[in-house]
Amino acid sequence: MTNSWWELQILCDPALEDSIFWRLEDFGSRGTASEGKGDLCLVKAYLPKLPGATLDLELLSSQLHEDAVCVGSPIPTLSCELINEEDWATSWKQYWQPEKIGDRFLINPAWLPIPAAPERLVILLDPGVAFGTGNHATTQLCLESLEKVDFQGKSGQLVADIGCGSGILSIGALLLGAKKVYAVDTDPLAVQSTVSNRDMNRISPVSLVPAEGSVDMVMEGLQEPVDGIVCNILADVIIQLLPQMSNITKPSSWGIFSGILVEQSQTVADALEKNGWIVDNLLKKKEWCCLNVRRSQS
Ligand SMILES: C[S@@+](CC[C@H](N)C(=O)[O-])C[C@H]1O[C@@H](n2cnc3c(N)ncnc32)[C@H](O)[C@@H]1O
Repeated sequence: MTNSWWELQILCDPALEDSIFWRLEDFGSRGTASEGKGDLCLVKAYLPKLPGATLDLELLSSQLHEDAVCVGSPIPTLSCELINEEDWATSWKQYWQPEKIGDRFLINPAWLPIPAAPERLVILLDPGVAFGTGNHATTQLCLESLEKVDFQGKSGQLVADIGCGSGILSIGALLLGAKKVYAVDTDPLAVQSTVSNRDMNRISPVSLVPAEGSVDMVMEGLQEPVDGIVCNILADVIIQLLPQMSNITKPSSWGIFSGILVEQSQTVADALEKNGWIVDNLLKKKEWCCLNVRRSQS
């Protein structure tokens, strides 16, 4: 059990915030927070201190340097200190407030009261150490895309959430009317987080089925193909998983693919087309985009 954490602090130009976020995710960060510091932005990231493991801060620092040079921004400064579990939990939680997403969702941190008569679908979340608080553009684009799915018109929909993180998208799909979601993540801590968020939102284990693994795990659990897939990972992982994801769908299935940088959208769209999908819509937020697609056989 982890009881101390590395806190990394990166002071940067706001234009670099998202690329730093993804570098940190890649580096093993379990939670990030950011705040304005005058004209600059202070990004904090938390990584568990694992026995015997060291942090390659030189590598991270040179990646941050390269990214800044690429976009002509000042070079960010990086510092690191060890903090205990309680400080980590408090540092992380103080940044996180209820947030409206799209037209229908309200993300409510689990430790804050729920509004008395919410007009929105409330997703209670304690992401723990998993990705998916709803405050990242890629997650928001997925929730906004899920709102467009006709869950009422075509009831009983089965959905696969590939890379479920905190389970936020699975819970969102179920609140909108999906019948059942198979949620998978290669990170066991993300699976634990999806289970606890499922229970906190009083969703039945029959409706939300989390498992450690990837598309192959969904395939193992399925009795029939899914009606829809939501996958917020990264462009290269989406491309790599596309043949398998296509294999678990029906000719009429829909897909929501996010975690794609705008400049990668054409490459992902081409890969989708090769795998029998048509891109219906492209949603953008900051430098991220999300592709709303359907099978071309429908
Ligand atoms: C960007 S997070 C998305 C979390 C959540 N779905 C959201 O939208 O906020 C991506 C998640 O995908 C998981 N992941 C990465 N590669 C994967 C793979 N090949 N198969 C399944 N999950 C993967 C990561 O562990 C991480 O939890």
